[in-house]
Amino acid sequence: MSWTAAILTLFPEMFPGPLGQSLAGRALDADLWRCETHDLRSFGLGRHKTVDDTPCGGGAGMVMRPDVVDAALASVSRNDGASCVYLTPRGRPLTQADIRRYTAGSGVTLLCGRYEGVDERVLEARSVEQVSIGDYVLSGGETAALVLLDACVRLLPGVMGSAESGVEESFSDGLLEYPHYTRPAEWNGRAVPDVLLSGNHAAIARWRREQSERVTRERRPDLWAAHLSNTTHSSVQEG
Ligand SMILES: O[C@H]1NC=Nc2cccc(F)c21
Repeated sequence: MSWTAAILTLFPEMFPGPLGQSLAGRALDADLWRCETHDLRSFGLGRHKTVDDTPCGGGAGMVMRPDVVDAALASVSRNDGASCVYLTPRGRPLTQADIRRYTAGSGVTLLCGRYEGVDERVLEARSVEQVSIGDYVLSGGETAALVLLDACVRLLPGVMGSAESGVEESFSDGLLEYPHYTRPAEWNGRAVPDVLLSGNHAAIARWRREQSERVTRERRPDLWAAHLSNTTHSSVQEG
Protein backbone atom coordinates (compact mmCIF):
# COMPACT_ATOMS: atom_id res chain seq x y z
CA MET A 1 0.00 0.00 0.00
CA SER A 2 1.47 3.37 -1.02
CA TRP A 3 2.28 6.08 1.50
CA THR A 4 -1.09 7.68 2.07
CA ALA A 5 -2.03 11.21 3.16
CA ALA A 6 -5.57 11.29 4.57
CA ILE A 7 -6.66 14.93 4.66
CA LEU A 8 -9.67 16.18 6.63
CA THR A 9 -10.72 19.56 5.34
CA LEU A 10 -13.66 21.83 4.50
CA PHE A 11 -11.95 22.49 1.15
CA PRO A 12 -11.10 19.10 -0.43
CA GLU A 13 -10.84 20.81 -3.81
CA MET A 14 -7.59 22.41 -2.59
CA PHE A 15 -5.84 19.03 -2.82
CA PRO A 16 -3.60 17.82 -4.33
CA GLY A 17 -3.29 21.37 -5.70
CA PRO A 18 0.35 22.21 -6.47
CA LEU A 19 1.33 18.70 -5.37
CA GLY A 20 -0.42 17.38 -8.46
CA GLN A 21 2.31 19.02 -10.55
CA SER A 22 5.99 18.24 -11.26
CA LEU A 23 7.79 15.53 -9.24
CA ALA A 24 5.03 15.12 -6.66
CA GLY A 25 2.40 14.94 -9.40
CA ARG A 26 4.30 12.31 -11.35
CA ALA A 27 4.79 10.34 -8.12
CA LEU A 28 1.05 10.58 -7.47
CA ASP A 29 0.31 9.28 -10.97
CA ALA A 30 2.81 6.45 -10.41
CA ASP A 31 1.04 5.57 -7.14
CA LEU A 32 4.21 6.26 -5.12
CA TRP A 33 1.91 8.14 -2.74
CA ARG A 34 -1.81 8.68 -2.34
CA CYS A 35 -3.82 11.78 -1.45
CA GLU A 36 -7.23 11.03 0.07
CA THR A 37 -9.46 13.95 1.03
CA HIS A 38 -12.35 13.73 3.47
CA ASP A 39 -14.82 16.61 3.48
CA LEU A 40 -15.50 17.69 7.06
CA ARG A 41 -18.81 19.15 5.86
CA SER A 42 -20.13 15.62 5.27
CA PHE A 43 -19.87 15.03 9.04
CA GLY A 44 -21.78 18.23 9.82
CA LEU A 45 -24.97 18.23 11.90
CA GLY A 46 -28.56 18.69 10.73
CA ARG A 47 -29.98 20.02 7.52
CA HIS A 48 -27.26 22.62 7.15
CA LYS A 49 -24.40 20.23 7.95
CA THR A 50 -23.20 22.53 10.73
CA VAL A 51 -19.55 21.98 11.69
CA ASP A 52 -18.92 24.90 14.05
CA ASP A 53 -20.41 26.90 16.87
CA THR A 54 -19.71 30.02 18.93
CA PRO A 55 -16.72 29.99 21.34
CA CYS A 56 -17.51 29.10 24.98
CA GLY A 57 -16.46 32.05 27.12
CA GLY A 58 -17.26 34.49 24.32
CA GLY A 59 -14.97 36.09 21.78
CA ALA A 60 -14.99 36.49 18.03
CA GLY A 61 -15.27 33.82 15.39
CA MET A 62 -16.41 30.22 15.50
CA VAL A 63 -14.91 26.95 16.75
CA MET A 64 -15.14 23.57 15.02
CA ARG A 65 -17.26 21.16 17.06
CA PRO A 66 -15.54 18.18 18.71
CA ASP A 67 -18.30 15.71 17.78
CA VAL A 68 -18.05 16.61 14.10
CA VAL A 69 -14.24 16.40 14.01
CA ASP A 70 -14.30 13.17 16.03
CA ALA A 71 -16.71 11.54 13.57
CA ALA A 72 -14.45 12.57 10.69
CA LEU A 73 -11.33 11.23 12.43
CA ALA A 74 -13.18 8.00 13.28
CA SER A 75 -14.08 7.53 9.61
CA VAL A 76 -10.39 7.70 8.68
CA SER A 77 -9.10 5.79 11.69
CA ARG A 78 -6.12 3.83 10.56
CA ASN A 79 -4.55 0.91 12.37
CA ASP A 80 -1.24 1.46 10.62
CA GLY A 81 0.32 3.70 13.26
CA ALA A 82 0.20 6.72 10.99
CA SER A 83 0.64 10.04 12.79
CA CYS A 84 -2.44 12.26 13.13
CA VAL A 85 -1.46 15.91 12.82
CA TYR A 86 -3.49 19.10 13.39
CA LEU A 87 -1.94 22.10 11.66
CA THR A 88 -2.28 25.14 13.91
CA PRO A 89 -0.33 28.28 14.83
CA ARG A 90 -0.54 27.00 18.41
CA GLY A 91 1.48 23.92 17.53
CA ARG A 92 5.14 23.21 18.08
CA PRO A 93 7.34 24.11 15.09
CA LEU A 94 7.39 21.51 12.30
CA THR A 95 10.92 20.17 11.76
CA GLN A 96 12.69 18.03 9.18
CA ALA A 97 12.94 15.35 11.87
CA ASP A 98 9.12 15.30 12.02
CA ILE A 99 9.01 14.98 8.23
CA ARG A 100 11.43 12.07 8.31
CA ARG A 101 9.27 10.42 11.01
CA TYR A 102 6.08 10.88 9.01
CA THR A 103 7.64 9.45 5.83
CA ALA A 104 9.12 6.46 7.69
CA GLY A 105 5.56 5.25 8.41
CA SER A 106 2.68 4.26 6.14
CA GLY A 107 1.33 7.78 5.84
CA VAL A 108 -0.15 10.64 7.78
CA THR A 109 -3.59 11.94 8.68
CA LEU A 110 -3.83 15.74 8.47
CA LEU A 111 -6.61 17.72 10.14
CA CYS A 112 -7.07 21.17 8.60
CA GLY A 113 -8.84 23.68 10.80
CA ARG A 114 -10.69 26.82 9.81
CA TYR A 115 -12.35 29.62 11.78
CA GLU A 116 -10.72 30.03 15.23
CA GLY A 117 -9.74 26.39 15.32
CA VAL A 118 -10.91 23.04 16.66
CA ASP A 119 -12.38 22.29 20.12
CA GLU A 120 -9.40 21.19 22.24
CA ARG A 121 -11.22 18.16 23.64
CA VAL A 122 -11.14 16.12 20.44
CA LEU A 123 -7.43 16.87 19.97
CA GLU A 124 -6.76 15.59 23.50
CA ALA A 125 -9.12 12.61 23.20
CA ARG A 126 -7.37 11.41 20.08
CA SER A 127 -3.81 12.47 21.03
CA VAL A 128 -3.52 14.55 17.88
CA GLU A 129 -0.09 16.13 17.27
CA GLN A 130 -0.40 19.94 17.05
CA VAL A 131 2.13 21.37 14.60
CA SER A 132 2.83 24.87 13.22
CA ILE A 133 4.63 25.84 10.03
CA GLY A 134 5.47 29.30 11.30
CA ASP A 135 4.63 32.38 13.33
CA TYR A 136 2.33 34.23 10.96
CA VAL A 137 -1.39 34.15 10.33
CA LEU A 138 -2.86 31.87 7.67
CA SER A 139 -6.53 31.61 6.74
CA GLY A 140 -6.65 27.90 7.44
CA GLY A 141 -4.74 24.69 7.82
CA GLU A 142 -4.92 23.63 4.18
CA THR A 143 -1.91 25.64 2.96
CA ALA A 144 0.07 24.44 5.97
CA ALA A 145 -0.93 20.86 5.11
CA LEU A 146 0.34 21.37 1.55
CA VAL A 147 3.69 22.56 2.94
CA LEU A 148 3.96 19.52 5.21
CA LEU A 149 2.99 17.16 2.37
CA ASP A 150 5.51 18.72 -0.03
CA ALA A 151 8.28 18.11 2.50
CA CYS A 152 7.12 14.50 2.99
CA VAL A 153 6.55 13.49 -0.63
CA ARG A 154 9.98 14.60 -1.79
CA LEU A 155 11.54 12.18 0.74
CA LEU A 156 9.53 9.14 -0.39
CA PRO A 157 11.50 6.44 -2.24
CA GLY A 158 11.54 6.97 -5.98
CA VAL A 159 10.27 10.56 -5.92
CA MET A 160 13.50 12.58 -6.04
CA GLY A 161 15.78 11.19 -8.75
CA SER A 162 19.50 10.97 -7.89
CA ALA A 163 20.12 14.15 -9.96
CA GLU A 164 17.85 16.21 -7.74
CA SER A 165 18.79 14.27 -4.62
CA GLY A 166 18.51 16.75 -1.81
CA VAL A 167 21.10 14.85 0.21
CA GLU A 168 22.78 18.13 1.11
CA GLU A 169 19.46 19.85 1.69
CA SER A 170 19.17 22.36 4.48
CA PHE A 171 18.59 20.99 7.97
CA SER A 172 19.76 17.45 7.22
CA ASP A 173 22.92 18.18 9.28
CA GLY A 174 21.24 20.88 11.33
CA LEU A 175 22.80 23.68 9.27
CA LEU A 176 21.43 25.90 6.51
CA GLU A 177 22.78 25.12 3.05
CA TYR A 178 25.75 26.97 1.50
CA PRO A 179 25.08 29.58 -1.28
CA HIS A 180 24.73 28.23 -4.84
CA TYR A 181 26.21 29.56 -8.09
CA THR A 182 26.11 28.59 -11.77
CA ARG A 183 27.10 30.08 -15.17
CA PRO A 184 27.94 32.75 -16.22
CA ALA A 185 31.20 33.01 -14.21
CA GLU A 186 30.66 36.79 -14.03
CA TRP A 187 27.28 38.48 -13.90
CA ASN A 188 26.40 42.09 -13.21
CA GLY A 189 30.01 42.74 -12.11
CA ARG A 190 29.81 39.87 -9.63
CA ALA A 191 32.08 36.84 -9.96
CA VAL A 192 31.52 33.26 -8.79
CA PRO A 193 33.81 32.59 -5.76
CA ASP A 194 37.19 31.44 -7.14
CA VAL A 195 37.29 28.28 -5.03
CA LEU A 196 34.24 26.92 -6.86
CA LEU A 197 36.13 27.16 -10.17
CA SER A 198 39.37 25.70 -8.76
CA GLY A 199 38.56 22.03 -9.23
CA ASN A 200 39.98 21.47 -5.74
CA HIS A 201 37.17 19.34 -4.28
CA ALA A 202 38.56 19.31 -0.74
CA ALA A 203 38.81 23.11 -0.75
CA ILE A 204 35.28 23.37 -2.21
CA ALA A 205 33.86 21.08 0.48
CA ARG A 206 35.66 23.09 3.16
CA TRP A 207 34.39 26.41 1.74
CA ARG A 208 30.82 25.06 1.56
CA ARG A 209 30.95 23.87 5.16
CA GLU A 210 32.30 27.24 6.30
CA GLN A 211 29.53 29.02 4.36
CA SER A 212 26.85 26.77 5.90
CA GLU A 213 28.17 27.54 9.35
CA ARG A 214 28.38 31.31 8.63
CA VAL A 215 24.87 31.54 7.20
CA THR A 216 23.40 29.49 10.05
CA ARG A 217 25.21 31.58 12.69
CA GLU A 218 24.04 34.85 11.09
CA ARG A 219 20.45 33.96 10.22
CA ARG A 220 19.40 31.24 12.62
CA PRO A 221 21.05 31.55 16.05
CA ASP A 222 18.55 28.95 17.29
CA LEU A 223 19.81 26.32 14.84
CA TRP A 224 23.41 27.37 15.49
CA ALA A 225 23.04 26.89 19.26
CA ALA A 226 21.50 23.43 18.70
CA HIS A 227 24.32 22.58 16.30
CA LEU A 228 26.97 23.62 18.83
CA SER A 229 25.39 21.59 21.62
CA ASN A 230 25.08 18.55 19.33
CA THR A 231 28.68 18.77 18.12
CA THR A 232 29.99 19.51 21.64
CA HIS A 233 27.85 16.69 22.97
CA SER A 234 29.12 14.23 20.36
CA SER A 235 32.78 15.26 20.81
CA VAL A 236 32.41 14.74 24.59
CA GLN A 237 30.82 11.33 23.93
CA GLU A 238 33.72 10.40 21.59
CA GLY A 239 35.98 12.01 24.20
O1 LIG B 1 1.40 27.16 11.06
C1 LIG B 1 0.46 28.07 11.28
N1 LIG B 1 0.87 29.40 11.09
C2 LIG B 1 -0.07 30.33 11.15
N2 LIG B 1 -1.36 30.08 10.98
C3 LIG B 1 -1.82 28.81 10.79
C4 LIG B 1 -3.17 28.56 10.53
C5 LIG B 1 -3.63 27.28 10.33
C6 LIG B 1 -2.74 26.24 10.36
C7 LIG B 1 -1.40 26.48 10.62
F1 LIG B 1 -0.54 25.45 10.67
C8 LIG B 1 -0.92 27.76 10.85
